[in-house]
Amino acid sequence: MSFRPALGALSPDQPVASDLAEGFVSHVVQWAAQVGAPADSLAVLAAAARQVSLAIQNGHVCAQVDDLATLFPAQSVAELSRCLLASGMVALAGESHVPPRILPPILPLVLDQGRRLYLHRYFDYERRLAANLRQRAARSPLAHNDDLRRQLDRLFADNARRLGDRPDWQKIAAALAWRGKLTIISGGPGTGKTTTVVALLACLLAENHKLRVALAAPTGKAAARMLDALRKRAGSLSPALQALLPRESHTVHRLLGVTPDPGRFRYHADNPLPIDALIVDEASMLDLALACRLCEAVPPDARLVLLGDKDQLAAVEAGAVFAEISAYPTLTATCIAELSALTSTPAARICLPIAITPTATPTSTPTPLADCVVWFSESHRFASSSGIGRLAANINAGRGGEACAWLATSDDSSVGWLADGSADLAPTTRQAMLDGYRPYLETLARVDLVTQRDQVFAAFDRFRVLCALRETARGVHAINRLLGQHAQHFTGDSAAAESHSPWYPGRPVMVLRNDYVLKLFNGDVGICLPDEAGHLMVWFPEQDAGFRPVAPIRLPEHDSAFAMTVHKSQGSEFESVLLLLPEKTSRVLTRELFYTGVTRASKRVRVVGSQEVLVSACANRTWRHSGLIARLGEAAG
Ligand SMILES: Nc1ncnc2c1ncn2[C@@H]1O[C@H](COP(=O)(O)OP(=O)(O)OP(=O)(O)O)[C@@H](O)[C@H]1O
Repeated sequence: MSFRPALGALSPDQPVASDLAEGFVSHVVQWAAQVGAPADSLAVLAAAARQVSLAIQNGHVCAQVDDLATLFPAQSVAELSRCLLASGMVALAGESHVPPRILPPILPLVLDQGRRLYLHRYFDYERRLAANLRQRAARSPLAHNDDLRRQLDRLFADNARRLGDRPDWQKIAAALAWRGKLTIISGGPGTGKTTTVVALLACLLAENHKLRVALAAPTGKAAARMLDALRKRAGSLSPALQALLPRESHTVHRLLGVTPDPGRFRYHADNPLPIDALIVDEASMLDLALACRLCEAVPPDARLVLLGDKDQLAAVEAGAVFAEISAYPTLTATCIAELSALTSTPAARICLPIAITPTATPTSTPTPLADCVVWFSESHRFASSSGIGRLAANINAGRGGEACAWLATSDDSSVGWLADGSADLAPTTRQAMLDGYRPYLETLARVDLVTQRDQVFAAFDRFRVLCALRETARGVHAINRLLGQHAQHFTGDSAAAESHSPWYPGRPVMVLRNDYVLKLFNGDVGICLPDEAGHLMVWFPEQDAGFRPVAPIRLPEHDSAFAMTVHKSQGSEFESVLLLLPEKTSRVLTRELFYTGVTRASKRVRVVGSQEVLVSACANRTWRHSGLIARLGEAAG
């Protein structure tokens, strides 16, 4: 994937620590000097080490030697590469005589043939992930089966009636995932990914009642949503099949089994998960390291299905694995013929996956993951002509001007725009936020907070303020302060206000650090409510209904959650969203962030920002330095 250094995909939740980079630079340079590196290589080495370290903190997997050239205009890129190798701190990877599965000597940095410069650890993750994916993709596909064809016809009969002659990509994806061991399904919100997985599981479980299926997602919220959606979509299956579906879902960390040893999981390549199939939702949130560990922990013969939205924000940590591996859907002629037989679809209608999405960019380097990737583009939640669908499509296509013109003139009530670009919030923006939470605050005043917690949570989940930034008057902290004061005022909790206690009934909080003892994870949201004895506790929803209390004093690092960053909102969905963009353009504000924020709303989204900021967000694409596609090519060699 190509890259512009200026467009790092910073998360506002992750501070940039240049101290880390400087520490690394000094360590590497000292080491190089000790082993007798030529003096003239040290300055280049220092610059390269700094660049790689900062790149990783900005979400890139590697840096590009070409970008060093601006610092050393007198030297060519080839000279700079030679200089780095001469320092003794940089290993060269991928020379034609080096088999790609052999790691170069353990040195702090690795340089590949594409002049990408890596920290050794990240090169290793990339290499291992690529080899794992490629091996899965190459597993012998299952042969055509008449029972399966009949079952797919039954499961997708409604689609057949609706679509007529058009191909049914849900059915094709289910057949593809049945046939192979690795399937990557990318689609926007409500495009039927979970429905397709239910059909796939129905086919697999009908064949083998004992199939061990696991469900996972990067966050607790996403995992819970996935299980809930799966149960709802399974309503059309026979009770016997419904009973065989998984009853729980896990965060990826919990699935892999956290150990007291940081960074080590219980399940890995040498102790794989005891499963036959794994479905991962919201896979775009997987960073390179976690994706590598997850894939390695899945037994080689198990089925792996990754669901996500390639247009959403990438992971907070380094890598954009899902966007990269799903970027180029290609089907071979053999696969098309088999899918045609399995789905009763004429082959000619299956053969142009690029046509599924008009924004697809043909590539000169197609992914080696042919026959593994499918895109869904038709949303069943909102039509492409509807407010949110149209806004999302304009953002994705980078048509900021059109998005604004349409927002300004549309009378579609599912989208709205407050053209407020002031550094402080305009009164209309404040009022829109207060109005958004009014039903929640009224619910707090109306229901019994001890016996009707479910109603409190349901009311809270209907509306959310999403911010691009944490700081500034339009950031999460300031908005949470404002809404917290309003909530205390509204519910008449003057006692808490006077005692300066941060705890009051109805205060929503988001956990910001994993606590494996308390089983609370970064991103979990709870609400402060009294228990039977009248003590304020923070209640967290449990997967199988019910709520778990945690004493406020025991909570790991947390923050109020009336407003959250778009990054933290990934994997969640709310009926109504107010998306607060910063007053001026920022490198955090990317097309992916804008799209992710808008598509968290299922019914209504209101965007707050100036026209200049909206247009610039649409134009600002996230590019991340990575060599995953190159590694996949090598792994195939
Ligand atoms: N082929 C279809 N025809 C009509 N409705 C459908 C179809 N497929 C899915 N739906 C409906 O569309 C909604 C979204 O489906 P689903 O949850 O499967 O999508 P998703 O892509 O998993 O969504 P999310 O982005 O929330 O994860 C559901 O109400 C589902 O019943």
